[in-house]
Amino acid sequence: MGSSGASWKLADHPKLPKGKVIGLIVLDGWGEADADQYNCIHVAETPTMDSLKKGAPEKWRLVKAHGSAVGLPTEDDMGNSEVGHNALGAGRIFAQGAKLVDSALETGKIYQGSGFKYIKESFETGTLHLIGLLSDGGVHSRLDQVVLLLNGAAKHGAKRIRLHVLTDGRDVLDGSSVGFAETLENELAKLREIGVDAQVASGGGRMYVTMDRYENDWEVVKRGWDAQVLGEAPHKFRNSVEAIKKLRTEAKATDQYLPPFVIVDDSGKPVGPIVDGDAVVTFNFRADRMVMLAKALEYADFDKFDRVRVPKIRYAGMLQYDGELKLPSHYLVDPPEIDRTSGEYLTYNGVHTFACSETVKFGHVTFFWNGNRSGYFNDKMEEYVEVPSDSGITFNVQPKMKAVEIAEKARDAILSGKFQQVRVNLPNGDMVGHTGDIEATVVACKAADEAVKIMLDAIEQVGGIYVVTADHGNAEDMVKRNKTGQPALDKSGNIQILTSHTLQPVLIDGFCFCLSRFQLQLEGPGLAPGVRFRKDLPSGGLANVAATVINLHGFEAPADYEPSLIEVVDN
Ligand SMILES: O=C(O)[C@@H](CO)OP(=O)(O)O
Ligand SMILES: [Mn+2]
Ligand SMILES: [Mn+2]
Repeated sequence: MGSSGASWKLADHPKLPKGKVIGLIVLDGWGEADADQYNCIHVAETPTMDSLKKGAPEKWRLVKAHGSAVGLPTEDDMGNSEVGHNALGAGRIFAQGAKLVDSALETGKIYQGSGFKYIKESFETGTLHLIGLLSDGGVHSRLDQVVLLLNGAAKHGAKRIRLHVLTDGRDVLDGSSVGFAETLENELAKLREIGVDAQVASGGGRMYVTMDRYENDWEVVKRGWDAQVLGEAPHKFRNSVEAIKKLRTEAKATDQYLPPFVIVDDSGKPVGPIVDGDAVVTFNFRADRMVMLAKALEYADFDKFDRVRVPKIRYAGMLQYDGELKLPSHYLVDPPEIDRTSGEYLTYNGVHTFACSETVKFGHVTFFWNGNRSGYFNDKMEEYVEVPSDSGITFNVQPKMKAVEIAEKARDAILSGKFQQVRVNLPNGDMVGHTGDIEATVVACKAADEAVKIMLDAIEQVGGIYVVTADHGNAEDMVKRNKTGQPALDKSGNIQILTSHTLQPVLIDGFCFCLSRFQLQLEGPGLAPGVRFRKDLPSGGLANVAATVINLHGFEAPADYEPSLIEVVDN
């Protein structure tokens, strides 16, 4: 019995052998869409991936990666790395942060929980600060939730509220931050009318201010700290709409990279630095890009940058972001309890695992894969390798990123004979796709394809099996489209570049489904004869992959996992 009381021993698969090396490749942001000039995967030379497609339908198929298939509130929600890798690793669909926060706000439970009670202690004499992504993208946060929380906090006694906003342009169109700021300022004005002193206090673009991840560049978090906590930034404005509009033109900055700003009063004094006695909530529900700020806000011992002043605050996350570190210790909504992931089962059943990506996606194949848990399950059986990412650049400048380095580390792990699972995330399609630079994204896709080849060659050499999949779409569609699938033009007749993940509409059986189309490919000399994708599971999703992989390791999957996508037919 394991720590959770579960029995960790998996039954032998009746037909599939153990001990094969499985190369498990997640192409980040690599969806399947119709071919045109905005489909960078189609435009790029991708001979390796093209050759895999020839295995359809027995060895290549599409799986869903968005909406309810990955635990998101609606079928209009695009997939993302967190929910995608959670589903891939955990083999079950968990209601994700977005959905849990929706329901806590709807039922009012959020205000009864210990997290809210904790911050409420500061409402009488202190200020409530809300920090997070100003967006309706639904990947890290949602503006409608922020508005509900703002009003709910005011109703429950918050008298002075300050917002520290991070502009998006990555999950939503670039430039949309102005509209979100207008909506927010209207809400704050309404609160002021009823006597609540509510204002935006600071801001900046998410990729330049605060929302770094996996400790790639602490300067990003420091810029945010200076504006949010110290009230210091190079740009000063009277309100957020003016700030964003001005900075977008003057600094030629995009929403993602807006420089930090603070809002000041008539006398030029910042309206909302964070001081002793205040309460702080980071309102993003998604973990990866809030963990670093959470550490800066919560840890007494902290040496990543000079915080200058460390206010004594009551801090809560929207969720607890790291279950292993218990960070932050206070939170408003319980996170999904993602337990008994495939990685943990495999260690109990003798499967040695190697996982690798570069810094910007390293936590995806480890932390997200293992159910938002940092560290190893068993350090004698697992090795996680992080290839350092470039920092301080937008990835269209280096679209090849570290794909080759990741693939070479994986190749060496495959050839070493030490591991039965070698798992990577290749970030190119996603990270370069988010820049909106079509030419660079084409180069990125080619680089990812070359990296896949390096791994597949190694798998061939050891007689192993490969499983190639993705976590959501991005690079396959780089333009906003109208309902008929044509590029949607803006008021000046220009196309609108899509920097976000995607959601492809297709028609099935006369019903209109919104479906992110994904490929899943398995092959390799070690694949037992007769293994093929089942035909009776046409609507499989990412959560079906874990059971599939467990089967390929020679075991039956746990009974409550989403069913395996494969069957073994007698030849
Ligand atoms: O960069 C990120 O934080 C998200 C988009 O908001 O992308 P991904 O889910 O692929 O990590
Ligand atoms: Mn991703
Ligand atoms: Mn992405």
